[in-house]
Amino acid sequence: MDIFKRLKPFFWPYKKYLFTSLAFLLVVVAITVVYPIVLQLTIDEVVLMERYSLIPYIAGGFFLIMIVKSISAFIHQYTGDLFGVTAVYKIREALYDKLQVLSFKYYDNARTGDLMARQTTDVNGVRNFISSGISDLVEITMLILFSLGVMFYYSIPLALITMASIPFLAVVVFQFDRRVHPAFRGVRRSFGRLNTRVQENVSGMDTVKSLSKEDFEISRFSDSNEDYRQHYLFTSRIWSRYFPVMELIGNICVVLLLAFGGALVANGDLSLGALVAFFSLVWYIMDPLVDLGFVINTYSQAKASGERILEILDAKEDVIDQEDAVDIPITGHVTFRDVTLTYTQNDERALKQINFDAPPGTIIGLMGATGSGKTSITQLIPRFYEPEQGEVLIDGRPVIDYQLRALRQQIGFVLQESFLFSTTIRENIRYGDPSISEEQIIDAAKRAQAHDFISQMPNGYDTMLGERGMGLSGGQKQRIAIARAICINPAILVLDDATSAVDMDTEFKIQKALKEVMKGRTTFIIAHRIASVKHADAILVLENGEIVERGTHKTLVHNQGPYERIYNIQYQDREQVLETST
Ligand SMILES: Nc1ncnc2c1ncn2[C@@H]1O[C@H](COP(=O)(O)OP(=O)(O)OP(=O)(O)O)[C@@H](O)[C@H]1O
Repeated sequence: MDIFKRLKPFFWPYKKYLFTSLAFLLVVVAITVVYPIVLQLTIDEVVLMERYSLIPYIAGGFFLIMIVKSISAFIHQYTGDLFGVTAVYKIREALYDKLQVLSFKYYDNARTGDLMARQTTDVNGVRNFISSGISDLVEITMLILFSLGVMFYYSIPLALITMASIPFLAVVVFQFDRRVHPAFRGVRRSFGRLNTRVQENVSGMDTVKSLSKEDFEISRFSDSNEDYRQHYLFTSRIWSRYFPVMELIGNICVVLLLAFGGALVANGDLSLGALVAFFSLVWYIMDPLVDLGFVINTYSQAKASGERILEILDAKEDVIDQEDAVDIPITGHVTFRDVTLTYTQNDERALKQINFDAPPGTIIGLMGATGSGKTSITQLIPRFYEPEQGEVLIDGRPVIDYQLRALRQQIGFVLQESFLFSTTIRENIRYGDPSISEEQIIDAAKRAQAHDFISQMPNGYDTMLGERGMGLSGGQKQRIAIARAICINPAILVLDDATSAVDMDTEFKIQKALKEVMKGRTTFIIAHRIASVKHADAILVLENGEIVERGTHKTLVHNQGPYERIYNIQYQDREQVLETST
């Protein structure tokens, strides 16, 4: 129950629904047990005594009781569901909130499909148990106790025979639980993997298709699907092995009752009505005990799901606000002092002894081979990751002194593949600050060189985009991302390979847009092309996480270092092309 104790804060505030549900359940159970008593009275006092005139009264009374039972069952069911649904609403919300604050480090190792399975199927698993499992458990206990009470009232020996079978059933049920719980954990994990497969396939569909890997993907999915099927079949096999044993024990008990109870009736020690009532009552004990298997099943699923939910809720938040963190505007003065960064313990350092100073409004170009650490530098500024050693300062204060939200709201990112949400272009542009006016949105789009193509679309700013900004070209997506960055009016701007995926003409347009955007902001331009960083105030050239060269284009181009080498490889012809187009 430890898992449910941990989840208690989510459902306990709604205990009034649970208690209302249980109170009405009590009425339902009490009336259920009254049924065999009515049967006994009808046989013994009416049929055997031939007092048939009482039948309409008994029937009328029975009808009224059943109406009360139906109403109680309705209230019990409804409030039980209300309890479960409200509780999981809170759990789902807490999970989502947590996913928003977990660091990049967490997401580096997380799989989207699996996270989605936890947020949906696992949350439902918990709901099943707290909606109906708890009351089923109470119902089972009450039915058994009430029924045993009535049984003992009718005949102590027969009641003892019934009780004798309970330990056998209990052992089977216990064994069942021990096996079924790990099996359900396996089912949940397998479902998470299946989800991941589907999600990755849909997200990476262009890669799949361009490499003609459809068959490979189908076979990979089949493997995961088969794995899920096998896991489920395994739990079914457990079920099918234990369920008949439980039934058998119940039936043996009935046979014994028939033999022994029949003898008692024949000897006149028990009324016929009481024996008939016994046959109903015995199933009020056996059925709930077998149902206990179902409840344990729901409980096991919920426990496995609860574990997976708690794994997220308990995940460490690596990057959080300090207690006295400040929320102040920044001018964009960025300083790195002896910064080193290691992503995972056993990895080589991604950054080594990085030192630089970028006064407000300057443009810093970051060059270097892939994997040399350019992106890593920019990810330390908004605290996406924390340095292992050294300090990152903004306006002379360590970045950890700032409130994360305040800090990140003042840093704009335009990435190589900026993510666009499946909503309108307008919503995408104002995503960072929904309060901005229509004029500001259009102004941002104009400055990002996006207004013209947006206006030419039939629905203009109301055009709906597909999940990944489908229906737009790479350059168009990029310009919307730039407009989005402009809207938050950041003091620091990071352009990470922002123009690498577009043709020369679009690159020219984007460069023009960016020039406009960079004014008055400290800008970090990560680029492989010298054209993109040529006008920077300082260019840092990285190799294996170290700055190996720094200076302006003018100085570096004759420095006989890596920059000059890159220049020689790519720039001489290009410069002429670009110059003729400006
Ligand atoms: N999230 C991460 N987890 C582990 N290692 C990482 C992570 N991000 C980057 N690295 C590693 O850190 C090193 C620097 O990567 P980084 O992305 O900063 O390089 P880059 O110069 O920006 O490369 P590119 O030009 O290809 O974008 C690489 O060796 C990379 O494998």
